[in-house]
Amino acid sequence: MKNIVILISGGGSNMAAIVRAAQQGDWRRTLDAQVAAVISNRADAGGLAFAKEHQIPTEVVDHKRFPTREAFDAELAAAIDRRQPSLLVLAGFMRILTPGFVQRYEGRMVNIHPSLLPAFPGLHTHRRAIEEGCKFSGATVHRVTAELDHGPILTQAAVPILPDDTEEALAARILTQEHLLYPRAIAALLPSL
Ligand SMILES: Nc1nc2c(c(=O)[nH]1)N[C@@H](CN(C=O)c1ccc(C(=O)N[C@@H](CCC(=O)O)C(=O)O)cc1)CN2
Ligand SMILES: NCC(=O)N[C@@H]1O[C@H](COP(=O)([O-])[O-])[C@@H](O)[C@H]1O
Repeated sequence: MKNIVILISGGGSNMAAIVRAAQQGDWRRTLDAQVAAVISNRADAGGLAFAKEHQIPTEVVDHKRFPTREAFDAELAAAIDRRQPSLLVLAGFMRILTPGFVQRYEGRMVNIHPSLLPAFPGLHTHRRAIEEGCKFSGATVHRVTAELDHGPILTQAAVPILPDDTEEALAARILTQEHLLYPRAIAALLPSL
């Protein structure tokens, strides 16, 4: 059985889309895979309640409890490795991971980013796309490397930016596409792991 561990920091809507796809698509039977745990760096992450309601083991590794990124990443890796993951999925996970952590999971760690990379790495992507007058933005699923939001791209979904679009309206439209894109990308990746 291939164990998928999902890292979240907030509402976890992408995690929820993956859990729903895994359950509705019977991934245990069809892909020999399961969501083994949801781990958050924040105790107040709304996604933790969803995971518990769907019988997914959860754990919190609070980054504020650690003096350095390295110390946090070491504790996070220990929590992850207890689940023996085949795939590590970042889903709204809002911490920059150290090179040592990235190397540990290289080739089996993916992220979804709310822009059409390489455009707009980092934060506040929707605001930046609107401010720069872009006609499109979207979402990218990519492998995670030490350089932030620069890993090899697995798939993307483009979303038009409308006249007078607001950051909130664009974010909502892109999030809808993320919820379709991410489970499909993970399902396509699993047989190769
Ligand atoms: N080494 C890597 N770490 C992470 C990657 C990556 O590609 N390489 N992807 C990000 C996800 N991400 C955008 O998709 C992202 C997450 C967080 C940040 C950031 O600036 N975080 C701040 C804290 C922000 C907060 O707590 O609200 C920080 O870590 O100091 C930028 C981009 C996940 N990690
Ligand atoms: N840099 C990472 C990042 O910005 N991720 C973004 O956080 C939003 C909330 O995700 P969630 O509802 O799955 O928690 C999503 O748009 C996701 O792409």
